Amino acid sequence: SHAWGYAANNGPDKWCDNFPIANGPRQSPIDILPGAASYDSGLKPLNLKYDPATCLDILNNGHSFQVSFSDDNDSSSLKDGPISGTYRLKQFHFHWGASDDKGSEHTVAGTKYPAELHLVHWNTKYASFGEAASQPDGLAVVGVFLKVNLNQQQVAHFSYHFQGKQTTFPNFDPATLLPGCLDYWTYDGSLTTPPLLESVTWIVCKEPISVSSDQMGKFRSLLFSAEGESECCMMDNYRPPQPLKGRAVRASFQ
Ligand SMILES: NS(=O)(=O)c1ccc(S(=O)(=O)NCc2cccs2)s1
Ligand SMILES: [Zn+2]
Repeated sequence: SHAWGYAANNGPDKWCDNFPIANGPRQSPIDILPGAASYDSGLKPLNLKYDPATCLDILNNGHSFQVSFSDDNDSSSLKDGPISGTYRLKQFHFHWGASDDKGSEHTVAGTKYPAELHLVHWNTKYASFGEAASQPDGLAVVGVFLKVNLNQQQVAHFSYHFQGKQTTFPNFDPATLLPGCLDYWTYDGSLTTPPLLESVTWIVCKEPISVSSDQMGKFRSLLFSAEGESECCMMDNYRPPQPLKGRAVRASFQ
């Protein structure tokens, strides 16, 4: 079976063929309706601690590019917020569109942002990332919307890479990708790509970060294709919002 992707023949509408959980009860992303979210005073502020020394490499995995972190200790981790215990940062990656009017996975009252950052963390009550990914409270992903500000400084100098390309990416500080205000919405969801596991506590920041329009251009110059294949630019690598199916969305702010 051809691998999953974002094209008409292998995209989100086809994922249920090989991953039936695609039609499950807690799928992501969702359209967040701020008016329908309930403020929960019990939600704590996010406690994010990132150590640039844990940054390992950058990989184009054929459907995004991801920056991976060493996770053999708690030096880059998430605590508090809606979760209990300690979740270690494993990787971050982005989703984006072919143009600035689309690209984010979560939407806010129907509004699409040009891109969305996902910081993927796993619950250290489990032995490993892979084990955690199969548990209902195994993962916590912090989502940050990106908006385009003309002549805003670069997010980082990611040059284009073919699928499978991996290069070292030392000392990148993911804290530079966080908005000033860490107000968030939270709900129980899933991975937004296959295997679509329903193991994610989603934490979506209300405030977007700004990137330059040429940074967006750099994202769009990445390639889905591998070296030597006919070039296919990586863009529109986002899953559309999925049915809420009765889930509550809580807000950390009033
Ligand atoms: N867009 S998102 O943040 O919801 C992610 C999608 C996939 C992610 S993963 O890197 O954790 N791999 C997922 C796994 C593969 C095998 C076992 S789990 S994170
Ligand atoms: Zn993602």
